[in-house]
Amino acid sequence: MFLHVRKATNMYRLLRFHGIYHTELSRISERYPFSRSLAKVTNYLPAIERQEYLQDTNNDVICSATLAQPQPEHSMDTQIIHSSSANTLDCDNAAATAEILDVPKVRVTPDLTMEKTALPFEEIPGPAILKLWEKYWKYVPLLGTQLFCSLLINRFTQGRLNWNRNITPLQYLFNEYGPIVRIHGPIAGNIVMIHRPEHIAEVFKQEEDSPIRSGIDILQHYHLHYRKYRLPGPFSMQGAEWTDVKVKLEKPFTQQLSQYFDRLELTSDELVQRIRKIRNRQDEVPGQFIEELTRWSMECFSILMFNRRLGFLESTGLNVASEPARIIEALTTAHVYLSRCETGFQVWRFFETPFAKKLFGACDVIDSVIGKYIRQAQNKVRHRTLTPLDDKDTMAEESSPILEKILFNERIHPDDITTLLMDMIVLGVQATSNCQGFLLYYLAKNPRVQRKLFEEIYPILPNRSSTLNEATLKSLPYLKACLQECLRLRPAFPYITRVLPKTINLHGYTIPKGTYLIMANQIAARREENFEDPEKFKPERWMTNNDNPEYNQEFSYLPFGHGVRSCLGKSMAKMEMMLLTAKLIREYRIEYDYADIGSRYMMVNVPNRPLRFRFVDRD
Ligand code: HEM
Repeated sequence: MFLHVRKATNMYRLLRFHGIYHTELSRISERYPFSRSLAKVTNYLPAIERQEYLQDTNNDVICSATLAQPQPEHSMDTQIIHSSSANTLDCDNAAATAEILDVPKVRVTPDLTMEKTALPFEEIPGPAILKLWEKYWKYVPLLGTQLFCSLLINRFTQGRLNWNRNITPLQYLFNEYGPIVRIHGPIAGNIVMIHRPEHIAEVFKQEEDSPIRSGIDILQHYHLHYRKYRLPGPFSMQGAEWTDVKVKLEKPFTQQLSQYFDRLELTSDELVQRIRKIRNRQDEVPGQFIEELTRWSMECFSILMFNRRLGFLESTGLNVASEPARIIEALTTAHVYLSRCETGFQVWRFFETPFAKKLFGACDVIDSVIGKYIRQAQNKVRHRTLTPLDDKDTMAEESSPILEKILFNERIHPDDITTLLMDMIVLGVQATSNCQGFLLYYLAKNPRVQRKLFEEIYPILPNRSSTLNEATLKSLPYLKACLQECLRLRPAFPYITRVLPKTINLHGYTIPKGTYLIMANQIAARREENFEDPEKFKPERWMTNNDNPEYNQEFSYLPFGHGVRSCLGKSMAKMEMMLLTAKLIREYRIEYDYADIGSRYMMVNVPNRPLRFRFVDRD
């Protein structure tokens, strides 16, 4: 009896997977009385349904999840039983499968009620992690924050998602459950994860004026509750509040860049020179070379924002008490503790934990520096408004730094600017320096690519003293391709998140409006379907002409996100990285002799080993 019910249950689930429910089932069974399996299903229907109900209410989706392995087209025109469907049974046994295959291959003529419909949201495969604690613990690094939110906080924060991501468990989930995975907490907070470009495209197609995505709660807490500012920060602001600010920031952030080109180039030259000072007799730089890149990235940021070179790359090294040294120390500390506070259970929500204290202390240092330069800019702007402008001053005003522009022209409140700049430093500057680290690594590991890049750069920079300009930088397609390829393999942010603004069908499932979606951008960019030899660093793949694109890259490659919520610092970061790479490759042959470097997720992807490059002089 037990075995019969089990076999019949499998059959019942398979039919349900194909969209055939109770009433249809009875009807089909009447029409095909010779089908033993169908008869079994109908005989044991009450028992099965009771069991299914219990399972549903228990939230145990292990069986139904595997049963509902994605089958994109659920056509009722297809034979209801066929071998590929049988393969989808994960929790069946051989006998049950044989029994299913016994069923005559019946073509069911659909009636209107049996039309191709998307499967309900609850059928999306995924782990019932909160039910199975031993499974749950494995996901803590990935989901801790979200689950905690889901359990305790989500309802009270209007569903703001906070999320700690780690690539390995996510890949595991896709391997286990297919291209669309649902994770559900018992109280609130369903998350759906996807990686296929066509699914990502469908999500972005729904995007409206003010897309919502996950924020960074600890930074939001710092701004709103610890410092009592008005804004939660650029990554956590949502809706019209953020759209208004972003519109004001976009113009100065993109159009003002050109005027800083020369100074950004000088900063690259400074790092080129500094490498001579810090490398050893084997031309190898110290293991903490990533810190040098952070200094370079921070110097670029200060030039662009404050119109100042703060001296992060002083060739004589930094005095520990100096402002640049304190900023770098604070930035490194903030990065470490930001990542720790966002990981796992967010105990800081209940009391100020030691990690939160360290983070807030580091943020205070950055906050005071930003505050100082904002006050200076305010004084300058005040002075300018009191003094009538002559022609020279008009020019000066036009070329004034981004900070003055957003204070003066856009009239953004100083406190709000502090909040914006803080998050950009903590995440944007870190993203740039770590991506740059990966780019140098890939060049060091691929001498053929490096040689080809040098051959492209050399005619533009024939002498050590030669300089670049925006036009010549843009005339280096192979350099751009190298950067693109690096961002494909190691995007700073491996996931992009959105809250779905409308109900959609994805992969044959209904995804309701309001669902949190994780789009696994890094996984998409490393799949064979989307990129040939996906694990190889092959900049050539980006050199194909646009009329004949080798790949449909648009939604399988999103290192800066997409749409209105895409990265604000994209142009800035790309210009800085291309400039520095061109200068370094002109000057040095870069080598790396140690174990392969992978990435670790610390709110941004960071190299998991020291960047002990050798910088060997070319001339
Ligand atoms: C290589 C360096 C960088 C990479 C790969 C990168 C990537 C990203 C990504 C993937 C997003 C999310 C986009 C989305 O959800 O669609 C983002 C958002 C953002 N980035 Fe960047 N970023 C970089 C550098 C920077 C820099 C240097 C800044 C600022 C100085 C910056 C400022 C921002 C801001 C403010 C947002 C939030 C935009 C919004 O929500 O509308 N980023 N970035």
